[in-house]
Amino acid sequence: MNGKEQHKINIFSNNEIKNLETISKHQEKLKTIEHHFAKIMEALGLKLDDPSLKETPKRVAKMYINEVFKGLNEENFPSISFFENVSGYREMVLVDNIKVYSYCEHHFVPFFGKAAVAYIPKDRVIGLSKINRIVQFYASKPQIQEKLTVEIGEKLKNLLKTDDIAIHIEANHLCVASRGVEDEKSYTKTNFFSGKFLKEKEKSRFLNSISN
Ligand SMILES: Nc1nc2c(ncn2[C@@H]2O[C@H](COP(=O)(O)OP(=O)(O)OP(=O)(O)O)[C@@H](O)[C@H]2O)c(=O)[nH]1
Ligand SMILES: [Zn+2]
Repeated sequence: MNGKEQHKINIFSNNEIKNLETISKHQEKLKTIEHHFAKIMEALGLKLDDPSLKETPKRVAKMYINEVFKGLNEENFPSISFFENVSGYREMVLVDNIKVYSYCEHHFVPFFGKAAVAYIPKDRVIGLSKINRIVQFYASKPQIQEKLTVEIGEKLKNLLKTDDIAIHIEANHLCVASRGVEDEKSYTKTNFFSGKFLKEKEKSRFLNSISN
């Protein structure tokens, strides 16, 4: 190995190389979306030289990758803090009214509403805001509401090391409201129950505790 090659190898650590690869993949995704969105706009007959539209393909690419679909990238999963359940709390912990903003995978328009998440702790409790962050992370991608509901439930089972989890989501779907059947008033409710919440008594206690 000559001195030049030696120098090349020593410039970056393995972690830095991984970061550079991630950045370049990120840039590539942005460019791909920008390119294809410009084609969609052209096909619609929009003029890309219009000053207000010129940057739109770039804006859409940034919005998809960095914002509304960031849940497609596992690296964006929030850091989670747990605490030992020192008080031996064995009742339901319920976080209600969590904002849900997601995208329908069939039409790529938003569905939005709220979630209620409950669990009965065993040895650990989770930082409350982390529940909101987990919901937000899984919401940030195109999908159907059923999948979102189950995904949050399964992840919490795993993180909290308990089966006793209940989730309720209710949402308005713009694909139902703004087009197609054009029904703005209807909304969709989905549930996930596991462990103790499969019993009718616990299920009702959860459903009766959440806000309307
Ligand atoms: N189960 C489920 N269906 C959804 C969700 N979001 C949207 N959909 C439905 O996905 C279906 C797609 O149906 P298609 O017949 O393929 O599409 P379409 O012709 O645009 O259907 P319309 O919306 O009825 O005009 C529609 O009935 C949507 O209402 C969701 O979260 N869960
Ligand atoms: Zn839809």
